[in-house]
Amino acid sequence: MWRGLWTLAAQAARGPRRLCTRRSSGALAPGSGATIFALSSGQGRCGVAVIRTSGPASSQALRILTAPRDLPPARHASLRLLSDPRSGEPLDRALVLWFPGPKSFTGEDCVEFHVHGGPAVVSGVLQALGSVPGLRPAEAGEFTRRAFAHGKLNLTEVEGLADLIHAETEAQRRQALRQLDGELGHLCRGWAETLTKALAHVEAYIDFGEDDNLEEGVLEQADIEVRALQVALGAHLRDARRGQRLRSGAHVVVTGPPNAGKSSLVNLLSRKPVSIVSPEPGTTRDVLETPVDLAGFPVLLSDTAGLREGVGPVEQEGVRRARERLEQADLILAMLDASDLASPSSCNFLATVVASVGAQSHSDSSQRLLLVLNKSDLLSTEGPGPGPDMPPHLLLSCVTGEGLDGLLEALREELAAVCGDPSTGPPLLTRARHQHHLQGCLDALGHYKQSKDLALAAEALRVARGHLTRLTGGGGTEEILDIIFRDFCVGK
Ligand SMILES: Nc1nc2c(ncn2[C@@H]2O[C@H](COP(=O)(O)OP(=O)(O)OP(=O)(O)O)[C@@H](O)[C@H]2O)c(=O)[nH]1
Ligand SMILES: [K+]
Ligand SMILES: [Mg+2]
Repeated sequence: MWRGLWTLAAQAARGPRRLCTRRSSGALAPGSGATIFALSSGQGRCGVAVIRTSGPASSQALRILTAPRDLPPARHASLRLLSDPRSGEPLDRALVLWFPGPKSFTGEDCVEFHVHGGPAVVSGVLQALGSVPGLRPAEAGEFTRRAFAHGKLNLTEVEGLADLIHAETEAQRRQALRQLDGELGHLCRGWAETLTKALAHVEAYIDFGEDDNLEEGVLEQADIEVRALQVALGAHLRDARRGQRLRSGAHVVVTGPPNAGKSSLVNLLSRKPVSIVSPEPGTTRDVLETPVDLAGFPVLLSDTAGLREGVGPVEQEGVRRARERLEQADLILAMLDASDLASPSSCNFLATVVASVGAQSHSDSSQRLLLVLNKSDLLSTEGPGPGPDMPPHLLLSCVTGEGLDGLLEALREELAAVCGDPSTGPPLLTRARHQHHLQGCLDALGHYKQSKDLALAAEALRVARGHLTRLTGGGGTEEILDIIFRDFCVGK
């Protein structure tokens, strides 16, 4: 009997209502029959530059530029003299690689020219390629778009590749590489298969419900599968903002009373003089934001005005902006002058900002806070230091640098919690688009549970599965593809 049901499952997977991973024909850019070429390595003087082509005229281009030589063996680097086909003038002695499709990055016939990286060589080879009939310069992202169109990459892998190219920190690179390796796509395909199976069970019941041949408990089986999927989706969605923070940077805000040394710390962490430091309290007024790589994580670090009441209107506006920015922080660096802990401004700061963030810090979605007591170099001479009822803290001196290593280690731990550690755990959702489709899937599963009518329940499962397939690119609309491929540079 189960064999019968599996045939049905297979039918449901193949059937006309399937929302499958078929590539939309719109995935190819207009005029995709053309052969494209571009410089694929970075612009400017370099040791070696890579120029590549993709499309049916690639072999012709290679023959023309290396005339009278034949095509080199596939996927082997060969040394060839490149000449301009119009004048016969030698351009460079280069390594050439011939990748006949479909075993190439784009799935089409491709050629790579590894030439010496001088600007004159590069422009000479590009001009020579432009003179070959059927060749035209590539648009931004066109190579990757062709790879997608030929099923070499799915949409989440394309996004991973874009992120890998733009990755500036180690953690970003790790996350992008995992996505390029297809982990998120793999997960979604597994979930989509689960839904296909559940759908087959429900449809079998609709078609053969009265039939004694049908195994008992078919609907219960579908319910169990849906429930498990709801749990998995919920867990991923709870994690959702972390992957996005890792992609675009976590917000770290330095706050504290005037003169605690906030600007000194911002300059120390960013290794450049972002903010003015002076002994005068109330120096910083505007929010000063700087992107930094903290312990491998991308961070937008904000310096803010010292928090105090009853000063002039300009500083009060600064304090208002500081509080506003504080609300957006993923991680708060709360700073006090260790030699001035008994002052009203220190006590007030501890009682308000530190206590209130500390109180909510047990829930998952809340802000995180690190309390830093600065100017530890003054402790022996000027103050008694932190008493026993001081909340957990780190000692630091921005002047001597003492305690900086400990602070960086604490920051690494906090940022791993804020952004998610890309080397472990399930693949993170890196874009709002991912979150949108997973939420859509979860909502549809909610409708499945609620519907009394089996036909509506089956439809809800189809909607849920549709969200998962759109996440990896099946039936992707042209606009979404345009947005994603726009992120690429020419030559990728
Ligand atoms: N001894 C000592 N002085 C420090 C340390 N860190 C900062 N200072 C001094 O403290 C004073 C205030 O430093 P800032 O970095 O301007 O402090 P701030 O918190 O940004 O001040 P406002 O912007 O005015 O709120 C300056 O004179 C710094 O040189 C430290 O670790 N030890
Ligand atoms: K100051
Ligand atoms: Mg300052």
